[in-house]
Amino acid sequence: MGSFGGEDLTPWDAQGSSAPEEKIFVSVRLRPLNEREIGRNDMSDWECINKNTIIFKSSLPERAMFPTAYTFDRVFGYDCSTEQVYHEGAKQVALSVVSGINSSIFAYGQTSSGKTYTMRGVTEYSVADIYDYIHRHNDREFVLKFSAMEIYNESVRDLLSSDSTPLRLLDDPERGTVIEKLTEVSLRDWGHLQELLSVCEAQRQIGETSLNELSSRSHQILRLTVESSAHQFLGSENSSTLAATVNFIDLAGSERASQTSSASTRLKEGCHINRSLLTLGTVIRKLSKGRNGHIPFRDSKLTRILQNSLGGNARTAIICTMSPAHSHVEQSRNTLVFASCAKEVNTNAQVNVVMSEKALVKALQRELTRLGSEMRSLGSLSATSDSASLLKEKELLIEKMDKEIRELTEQRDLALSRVEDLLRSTGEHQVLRSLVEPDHLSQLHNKGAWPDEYPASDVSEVVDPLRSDAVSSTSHFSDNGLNSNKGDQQLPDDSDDHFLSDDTSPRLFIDKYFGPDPCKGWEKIDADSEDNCKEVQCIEVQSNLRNINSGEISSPRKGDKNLGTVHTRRTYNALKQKILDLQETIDGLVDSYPLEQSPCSSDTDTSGSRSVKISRSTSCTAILRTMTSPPQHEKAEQNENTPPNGFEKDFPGRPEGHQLKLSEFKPAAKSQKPCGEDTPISVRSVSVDENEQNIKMSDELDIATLHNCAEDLTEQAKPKSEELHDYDTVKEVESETNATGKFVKDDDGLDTVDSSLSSTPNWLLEFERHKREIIELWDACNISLIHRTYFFLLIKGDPSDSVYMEVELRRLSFLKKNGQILTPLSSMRVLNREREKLSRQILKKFSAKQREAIYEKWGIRLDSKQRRQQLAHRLWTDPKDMDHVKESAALVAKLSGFVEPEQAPKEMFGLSLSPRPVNLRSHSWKHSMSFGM
Ligand SMILES: Nc1ncnc2c1ncn2[C@@H]1O[C@H](COP(=O)(O)OP(=O)(O)OP(=O)(O)O)[C@@H](O)[C@H]1O
Repeated sequence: MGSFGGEDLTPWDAQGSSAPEEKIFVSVRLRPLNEREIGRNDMSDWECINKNTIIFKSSLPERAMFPTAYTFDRVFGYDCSTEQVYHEGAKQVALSVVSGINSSIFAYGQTSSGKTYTMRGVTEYSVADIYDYIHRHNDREFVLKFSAMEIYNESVRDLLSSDSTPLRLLDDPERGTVIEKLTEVSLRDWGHLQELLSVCEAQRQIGETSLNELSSRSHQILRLTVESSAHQFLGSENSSTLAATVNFIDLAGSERASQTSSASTRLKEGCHINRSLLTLGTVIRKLSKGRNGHIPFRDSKLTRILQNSLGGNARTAIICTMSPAHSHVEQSRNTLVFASCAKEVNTNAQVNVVMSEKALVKALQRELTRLGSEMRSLGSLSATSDSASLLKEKELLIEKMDKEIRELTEQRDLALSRVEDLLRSTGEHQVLRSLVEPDHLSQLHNKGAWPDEYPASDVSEVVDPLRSDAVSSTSHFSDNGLNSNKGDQQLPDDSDDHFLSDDTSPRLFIDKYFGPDPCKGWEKIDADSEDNCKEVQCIEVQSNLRNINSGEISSPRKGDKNLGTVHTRRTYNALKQKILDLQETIDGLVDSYPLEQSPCSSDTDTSGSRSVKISRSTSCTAILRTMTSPPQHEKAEQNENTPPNGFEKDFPGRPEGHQLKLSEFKPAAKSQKPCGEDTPISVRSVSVDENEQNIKMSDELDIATLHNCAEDLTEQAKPKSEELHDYDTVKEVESETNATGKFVKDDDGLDTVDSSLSSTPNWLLEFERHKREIIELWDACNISLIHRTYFFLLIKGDPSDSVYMEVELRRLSFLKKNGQILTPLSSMRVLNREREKLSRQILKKFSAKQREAIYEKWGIRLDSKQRRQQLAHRLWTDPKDMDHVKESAALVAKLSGFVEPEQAPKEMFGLSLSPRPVNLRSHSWKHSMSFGM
């Protein structure tokens, strides 16, 4: 015996649960000739020769083509009682219901063949046996429910209800087709069933035909549901219920209108009956040939309702009734054909076990718990595995890249060291001189890539300082007329200075001499939000012409080129190229460093966030700068007492032994270290402690340094006349004046700043004009908003500000040609990133009320979305509207944390540079901050 939910099952259960595929049990019942048939001397053509075979007895020649014998599971002759038919043809199927197996018993046959007669008996015997079973199984609790319906003219009616309203058929995913609102009555006992059967009989559509005075005009389905549970398990977790339904189906009889003399209502009924029986026949025929293809269950209400029974999950018995009369031979033969098909239909009945709600809840809870823990274990396994492998992968990559960077850095340092040695051993002036290639400058002029207003001597202010000194020197000699033969200055074809070659783009030119896009850091720093160490590419303006020219550098003469120089230059170039390559590789590696936070990283900073400790290695440009003047700075910083070496002789303005420090760029040191002597104006990269300022500056123009140097330049210009001793000096001062002071109109219409404007009566007008031009160039070149802001707030109309503007305008003017912007310094994408950063600051810097006021001020609807982004994207967008510019600058300053002007430069740029005690700064800042707050 099987067991379901802890219950022992009856032999029915065992049979049901493991029932192999079986077929519909098909039997044929032959009724005796009725009085009418006997009255017209109708002959009996059919005879059951044994329990399974029925034969056609007629010997008429026209019937010879038809089979004469039909075999079924059981055939019942006219002398067989209904009880026998039930016991041998229906009982087993009917009683499957007590074992939880759905079952159906059909009566199929032509009209007046005895279907109702048979099914009434079969139903009663079945229920009687079910009750008998129940009585014999008092260890179980049974519940019987009864319902009844008829399908009349394709309408479903409830036979237990006086309401004849057709019932709707619904499709239930689990139960299949269900009849909505069908009355279901719990049977009390056998007597109760008898009563209900009588009700159904009374309710059913009956009509008189010529063949049957009480012809059933509908298909009747009586449905008995049996549920049973073992007493001992009731209320326990192991409790389960077997539930199944048995259908007793008395089909309407197929009929011929001619035979039944149907007309009107009967005819219509007959049509519906025949049509639905035809569908049933089609379903059976198709099922008998297998379950492939479409089975038209839904073509009639009958087959739709019986789909579950016919579809295979129920045991089914079909009792085909037939009249033996010769006059009905066609219908009888059709019935036998139907029966023959039906016996080929396979079914695969299954036991329906219904768990109690309590047991079901318990079981579901257990299943839920099991699945939950399974998911957790799977999830954690997966997550752990993924994280671990990802972490390991990244660590390996970092390790590998660290190693490569170390190796490359060592190689680079070695190369640098060799270059330094080389410089010292050969005499810097020779090296520097060897680097001078006047033709390149000429080419630059010819290409228009180099503004004409900048003479060769001015180039030193903008080009690589390594080269600038030499260029200045050469320019000086050229101006001096001592070096007119450029060809003599040309080095052999191993020159690496191809920056003026035809494929030199403005962008490359800018990158080469101004450093990479100063706004690049914004993008990078945003991505590397925790990587606060940034080396910034920047502009370095070297204004030491006078010092170099008046120093120890010997004037190049025609024929100075010798083998030693060439060799030195080649060596130098090779080393320099190597350094450049190494640096490029290192930068590439650093750029590709996996900076994403690793979940298991132990490299955590004090704030708890992971900080990948990667500093961009010193840029190539910076390194190469270091190879000339900066090394002295570095060495000086290392040891102030280091005796001066020959290199320092090139900078006579510096007291012997004095070591220049970064701090010496401070305004306080300006009198000691005028920019014109040895102070590079640099654009530095900066990072700001995000915890304090929230905004990081990077790759920004170091305005503080620029500021200091500009001041130095201004002061430096004063004693110029006193220093004019000879022709060289005069030329030098002239060129320097051009470089630092005058802005003249160039061929391309570029405005250049004339520092003398500060002395003109209309200098303020000029100042404003240049300021506007700068602002427009900022816009055109996508200059960082913070740079614009700081610069804008820095220059407030003080005459000395013209120097800052000169430098800025000169920088920006290089991007302009024939009035057109050749290339922006930064991309819109980077600028938008900056705007996004600023938009985030809006939330931090302002209260809700303040924000509303700002939005209104900037014309942003308070009910619109992404107001902060809208605001950030309106800043600095109208360079022609000075009010807009002022408001933008004020707001960006606030968002950027420039609130305290005394701290602003330091905090902004992360340098130990104090801003000069600017007169503009205090009042201007305060003024700027009052932007309607
Ligand atoms: N085996 C039988 N023995 C004696 N009488 C029978 C037998 N079968 C049917 N009859 C009688 O034949 C008549 C018709 O039977 P029944 O109404 O059951 O036919 P039916 O197939 O249901 O017809 P319809 O399809 O028109 O409803 C009834 O009077 C019934 O008593």
